[in-house]
Amino acid sequence: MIVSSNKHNINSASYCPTLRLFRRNLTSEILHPSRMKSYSHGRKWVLDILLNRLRSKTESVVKDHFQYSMFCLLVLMCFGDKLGETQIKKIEEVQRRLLLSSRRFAILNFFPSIGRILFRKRWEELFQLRRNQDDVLIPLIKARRKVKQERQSKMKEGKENEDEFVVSYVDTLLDLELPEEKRKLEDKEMVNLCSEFLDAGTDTTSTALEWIMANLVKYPQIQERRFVEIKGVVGDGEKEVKEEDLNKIPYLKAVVLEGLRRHPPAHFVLPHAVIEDVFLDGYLVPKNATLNFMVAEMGWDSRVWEDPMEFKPERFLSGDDGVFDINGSREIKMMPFGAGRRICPASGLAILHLEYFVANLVWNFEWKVVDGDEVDLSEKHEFTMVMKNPLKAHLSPRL
Ligand code: HEM
Repeated sequence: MIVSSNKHNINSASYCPTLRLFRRNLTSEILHPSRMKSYSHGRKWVLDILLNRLRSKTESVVKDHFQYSMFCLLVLMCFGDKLGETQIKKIEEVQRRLLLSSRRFAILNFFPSIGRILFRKRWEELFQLRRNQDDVLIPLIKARRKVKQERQSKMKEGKENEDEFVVSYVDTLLDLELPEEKRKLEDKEMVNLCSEFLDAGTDTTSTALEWIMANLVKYPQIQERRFVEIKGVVGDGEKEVKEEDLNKIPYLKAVVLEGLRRHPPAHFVLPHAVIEDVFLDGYLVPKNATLNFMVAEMGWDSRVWEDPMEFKPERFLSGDDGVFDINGSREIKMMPFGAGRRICPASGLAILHLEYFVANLVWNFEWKVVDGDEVDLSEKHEFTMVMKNPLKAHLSPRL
């Protein structure tokens, strides 16, 4: 079946005709494995922020801490600097207000001309939110442009060491040239792309992290097995499970995959369109029909998965060659990141983040259910499928 571009959406950059160029830029310049390594220092910085927040209370609702940490990490990758809390909160506020209103603004996609009159107030509200966003993000883009110019002149003088510089997402956007129009991106266009980057990566990853930790609280024996496995790899007294250690902990990867199967943050992918008539099982799927996939149900299919509603990470330890095909290149048994050419471009980054944070959270704390409470795995639909009753845990430092 030929499934193509995502449907147009007023809040996304996907209506841009040069989307493909943007996607290639993202995957080859920022999400390429060699580049991802250069953000290790950022991950450690964010881990310290998260651990400090968790240390300050023994019993904690962790959702906000997870969300904030994932946001800090993406802000760093996007704008290249370790910004202070006040500035990060400002960015978070403008982003969240737009994100939370996105459903109310969806109607503006329809009847654009008459809608300008019918929904005048709503349009004004949207423009105001976009102006607020520009006011916060454009200065950061401008600052990055200045850093780039200064670096270029230093390099000309032979004073700058190329190896020490960590490229941010904005740096790559400053270099892009639109092939058709033969021009660089305007600041507002870069705001769109940065916004997509921040929104697409924050709640998805923090929601997955919360679901995984919830299962580790609910099933202490799984948590203990993880801890013992990490102990066999990380030296005594070592505070951090380092990125290079993650591959030596197979049960860790299995827990993350099981979390994504049982609780995919997105129960559907972005709406796609069929670009030509297709017959499927005798049914006609007409050209331009909107198409989606029931991501969660695929991972819960009892014809494919034994005891699908149980949390059993071991099922991922017995793969043919030990590597589960999460991107569905050989077969599709689950697709938390989508599949095919519009698959989430950051699946590798997301899995790295999940493994790194889950490992370090278990290494640093014993996570227990709060007395008189129980872990409730009911779901609620927000931007992602979140825990209806957010995870609250009792944390005892292990080190
Ligand atoms: C556990 C974490 C994540 C999950 C479950 C997830 C899942 C998804 C899904 C289901 C899609 C739609 C695919 C489709 O329409 O076929 C998507 C798209 C996307 N994701 Fe992710 N994602 C995650 C993390 C991230 C991160 C960390 C980033 C960025 C740094 C990111 C950036 C994107 C972008 C830019 C798109 C749109 C791609 C396009 O339109 O071509 N995602 N993601």
